[in-house]
Amino acid sequence: MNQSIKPGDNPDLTEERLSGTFDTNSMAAVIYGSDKLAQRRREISEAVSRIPELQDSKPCPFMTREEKILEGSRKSAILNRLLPGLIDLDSFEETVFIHQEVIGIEGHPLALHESLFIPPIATQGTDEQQKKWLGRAQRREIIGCYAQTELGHGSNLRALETTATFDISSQEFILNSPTITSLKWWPGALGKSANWSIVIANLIVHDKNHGPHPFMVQLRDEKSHEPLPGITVGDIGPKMAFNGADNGFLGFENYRIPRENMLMRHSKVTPDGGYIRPPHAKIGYSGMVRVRSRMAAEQGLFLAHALTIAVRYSAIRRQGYLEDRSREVKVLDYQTQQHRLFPSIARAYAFIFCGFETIRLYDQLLIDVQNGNTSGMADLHALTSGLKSVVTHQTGEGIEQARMACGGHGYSMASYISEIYGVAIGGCTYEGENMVMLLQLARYLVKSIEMIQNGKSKNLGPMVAYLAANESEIDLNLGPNEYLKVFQYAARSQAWRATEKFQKLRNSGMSKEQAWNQASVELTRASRLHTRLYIMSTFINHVGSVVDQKIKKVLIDLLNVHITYEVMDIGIYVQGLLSSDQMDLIRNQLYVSLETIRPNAVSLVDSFQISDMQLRSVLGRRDGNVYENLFKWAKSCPLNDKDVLESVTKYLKPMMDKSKL
Ligand SMILES: CCCCC/C=C\C/C=C\C/C=C\CCC(=O)SCCNC(=O)CCNC(=O)[C@H](O)C(C)(C)COP(=O)(O)OP(=O)(O)OC[C@H]1O[C@@H](n2cnc3c(N)ncnc32)[C@H](O)[C@@H]1OP(=O)(O)O
Ligand SMILES: Cc1cc2nc3c(=O)[nH]c(=O)nc-3n(C[C@H](O)[C@H](O)[C@H](O)COP(=O)(O)OP(=O)(O)OC[C@H]3O[C@@H](n4cnc5c(N)ncnc54)[C@H](O)[C@@H]3O)c2cc1C
Repeated sequence: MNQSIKPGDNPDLTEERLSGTFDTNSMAAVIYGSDKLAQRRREISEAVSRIPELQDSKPCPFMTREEKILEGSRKSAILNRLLPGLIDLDSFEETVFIHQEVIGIEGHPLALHESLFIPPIATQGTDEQQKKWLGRAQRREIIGCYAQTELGHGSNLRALETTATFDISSQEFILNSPTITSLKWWPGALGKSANWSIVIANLIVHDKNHGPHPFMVQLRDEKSHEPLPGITVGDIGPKMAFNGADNGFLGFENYRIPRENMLMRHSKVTPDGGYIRPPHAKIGYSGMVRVRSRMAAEQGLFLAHALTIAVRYSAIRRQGYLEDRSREVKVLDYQTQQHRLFPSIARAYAFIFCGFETIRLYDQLLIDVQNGNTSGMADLHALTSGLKSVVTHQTGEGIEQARMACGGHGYSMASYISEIYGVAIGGCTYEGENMVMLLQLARYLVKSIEMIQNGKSKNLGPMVAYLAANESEIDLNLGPNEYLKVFQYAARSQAWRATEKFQKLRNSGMSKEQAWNQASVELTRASRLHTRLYIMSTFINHVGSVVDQKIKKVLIDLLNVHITYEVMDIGIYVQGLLSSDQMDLIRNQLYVSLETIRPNAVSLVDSFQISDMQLRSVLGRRDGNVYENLFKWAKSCPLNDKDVLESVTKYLKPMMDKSKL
């Protein structure tokens, strides 16, 4: 049964919920990985809803930027006091969840503290460094951020300009921002809130540059919160979204920190100026891999937010007629609306399933690396680079479709979809610009193909083994595994096409860099197809492992939407494999699968169990009572506090009076 049904709900939504064929709590358990985790989310939402001081003081769209930051800080401080009674403090998931529930998605002063400040200390700090800072950070005696990107440099880490020069005589590093382009630019919470930061700077010892390394740097006085001498710091101004966060700039002028402030678990500088290399050259990048490994699930949930709004609204919005001329139909009954929304529901599920898988892979890698085994780093770097790029891009597309699916009201901030969109698409840029990350994966694919060309196919990892296969015919009787083969064909032929283009250019005498650039559009296409194949195969495996038969049935229906939509979407890459009859068959299977999933559409989005507080959308309310609440929302807009505004008395009225003469 659908657990969202309550008395007083919009009857159209109740009708949808009654038509669902499965238990939404059981589905939530599959989405979040276990009954216990799903249950914890419900318990935390429930507990938060009973605490008046944690409620929004007014709707976010009516707040100025300063009010958003104030509200985020107010709630962060209250939460810090209440957290021990509300969540398991050791659980990163519960910590992130409660902040999102209480403060929302627009950012807050501690948004980066948990995800980018604490993890590098915990994984790259020595035992003594952890003892010194981890407890303080966890208790939030200090607030931190992660300062890597500079005004002139983001994607290309090797070009960072900030320097940390070791001074043997004082046993200190001297930090400097030598140029305007070397100012740190973008770090979340840096602008006004953080008093400490992980700073990525070029390590210079005895005039030798050892490249970017992480340093623990105090920025502001712990009593007055004033910037310390030698530090220039401030907010970079309003952004497209995420304005509850104070992204900042930061400059150093001969700013000294003790030698012990370089995070030295892996690379070390000894008191006499010796440099000890890390076990893997890119180990300092592992904080980025950690965040990327979490982005698929995070983004899947952003998409889930937008779909919860659009699908619920589509079930109460009536417009136009089908057969019965006496009553307008729910817009959800239109095939175009279903085609706009249902493949995105499938993607949201697929992204979340993949996301929990990559989080698990990262956690395993972390254990391996702590035990000295870095062999899995390249694989996970390639996988998460592709995944963050494809998932953020498709999430943005899906959210925008959800907005349009809500017609005019989707454009109002009352839907909240534009904010969700603005926050989500930030992910196309942060943690590695998407094209740059696709090209990282492409390096891995090209290397894999070169292994095959050199007769070393047996050394290929399981994720790229398909590159060596030779599929040229597909059975017309298409099931999920045949669709997978179709996708493998597309990904394989594009990877070979791109690699051969690169190799041909090389053989023509072009430099490696120029040849790479000339082949790069084809290379990014190969990376996208490889990643979409991974998403599909993870989805298939995940559905295969579900035990509850009612849940499995609806997930198979959803999987059918996914595989048929995805294959239609890449039609151009499978022209050599599938006949036009086969393409027609797939197209028709897609339309059938849209109809099949239709009765479960509302229950599928209800299963994400995103509370009204977290959703912050008038259109997406659980109870479906949209119109009366839209009217209330509009009336509460500050512009309506007065009937006659100063804009009228001061300018428009005199203009009209003058025109009358
Ligand atoms: C649930 C609610 C949450 C709400 C969240 C909402 C909003 C979030 C809000 C805010 C955003 C949060 C965080 C954002 C934080 C940031 O953005 S931090 C800054 C991130 N910056 C980047 O990601 C920069 C991207 N650039 C790079 O990573 C590197 O420059 C590069 C592109 C990878 C190239 O590096 P470089 O040192 O030049 O590499 P080089 O060319 O020398 O060698 C490449 C080889 O190295 C391998 N490699 C690269 N990285 C790794 C790695 N991490 N692990 C393993 N290996 C790696 C690569 O594969 C190459 O190997 P080859 O064998 O040579 O091919
Ligand atoms: C919301 C948000 C939060 C952020 N938070 C943080 C933070 O907390 N800490 C932090 O340090 N940073 C943060 N950043 C910065 C972010 O990590 C960088 O903006 C990102 O890594 C991209 O770098 P860039 O801005 O230099 O883009 P650029 O590299 O300048 O990209 C511009 C264009 O150039 C292209 N391009 C660049 N290099 C190549 C190449 N080699 N091949 C082909 N094309 C290329 C890109 O594809 C893109 O189209 C944040 C950014 C945002 C938007």
